[in-house]
Amino acid sequence: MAEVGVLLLNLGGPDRQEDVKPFLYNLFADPEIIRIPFAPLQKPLAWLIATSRAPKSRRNYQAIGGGSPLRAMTEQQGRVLKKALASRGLDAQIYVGMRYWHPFTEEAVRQIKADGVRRLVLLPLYPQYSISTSGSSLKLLDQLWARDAQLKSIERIAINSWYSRPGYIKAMGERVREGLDRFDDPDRVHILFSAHGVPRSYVDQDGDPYQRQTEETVDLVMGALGRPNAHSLAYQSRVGPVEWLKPYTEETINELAQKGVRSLLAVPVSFVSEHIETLQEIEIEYREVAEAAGIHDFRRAKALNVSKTFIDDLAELVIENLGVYSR
Ligand SMILES: C=CC1=C(C)c2cc3[nH]c(cc4nc(cc5[nH]c(cc1n2)c(C)c5CCC(=O)O)C(CCC(=O)O)=C4C)c(C)c3C=C
Ligand SMILES: [Fe+2]
Ligand SMILES: [Fe+2]
Repeated sequence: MAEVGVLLLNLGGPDRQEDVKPFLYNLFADPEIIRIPFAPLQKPLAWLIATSRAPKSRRNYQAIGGGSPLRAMTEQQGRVLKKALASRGLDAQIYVGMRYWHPFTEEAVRQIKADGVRRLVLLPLYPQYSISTSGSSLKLLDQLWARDAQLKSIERIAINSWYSRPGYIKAMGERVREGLDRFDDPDRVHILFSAHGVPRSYVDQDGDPYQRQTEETVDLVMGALGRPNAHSLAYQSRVGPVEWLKPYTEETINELAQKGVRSLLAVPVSFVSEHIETLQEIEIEYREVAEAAGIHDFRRAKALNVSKTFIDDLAELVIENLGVYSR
């Protein structure tokens, strides 16, 4: 068994319709996702919010085949990453640890112990760091390590964010270029980067670097793209009554239509895999918004998935981090 492990961290998603409500409960029970000031109320409120959101969420998953493709895609990324590492001379075992659904992070960690891994790279599959995503997964791992003597002997190498890596930016640029070149007149297309939102208070009160890193990502991708297109950044997937990062994607689509934009390429930013936010929210909901506003040529750039440029860069990222920490 390999001495080096790489733990891919992601959010997880329901595999089937029956999983939607328990998945939502796990998500809302996490104080990094929803802050309930009085801790004993976190779980009962999580149950209430999950119960009220489940019907809408189930319909959305139904529209993309019944469940989330996130697990299958993350596992495929893991297999391709293993090969990319092997071709660079590193024999590493890849694990997938989801935060709110199977395979849970705790299950992955049990396997990591059983396999006798000595050095473990923690690699969040979120390019930009947010308290609500990478932060939550890394915090859970801290808690698991704190209470387990056997785990303490495994060297942990945590990667917080990797949005500014030239390989990732190049891979994003390739996806944008592929998307643009499907239009009749690529240079006249407006590029709308759509990032997952977070509540505004995460940034203003808690110092979440997510917004800054997302803005930087867009600047870097536009710089690497070398095309003359106009572009904007907006935030999608708002949940609940509080204010989230603005502008909201839906409002931006309407404003762009009013300004005369007729061809739009939506580019998902915070996700490296297809999942409900790309397949349902962008492809179905935002397409309808665009159509209704008069943008009839609405397309979407593919998520990175197993882009060779992207996976090769992840392999380099893992190797560089192992090198830095090797003694
Ligand atoms: C309510 C708070 C939420 C915050 C904050 C949040 C941040 C956040 N999420 C992602 C990526 C993903 N989110 C996914 C699903 C999902 N997220 C929320 C809520 C918050 N996310 C909900 C309620 C759900 C369930 C789906 C739904 O009902 O809309 C997923 C999984 C998608 C899948 O295919 O199953 C991902 C991935 C990021 C990147 C982020 C902040 C930066
Ligand atoms: Fe989310
Ligand atoms: Fe959503």
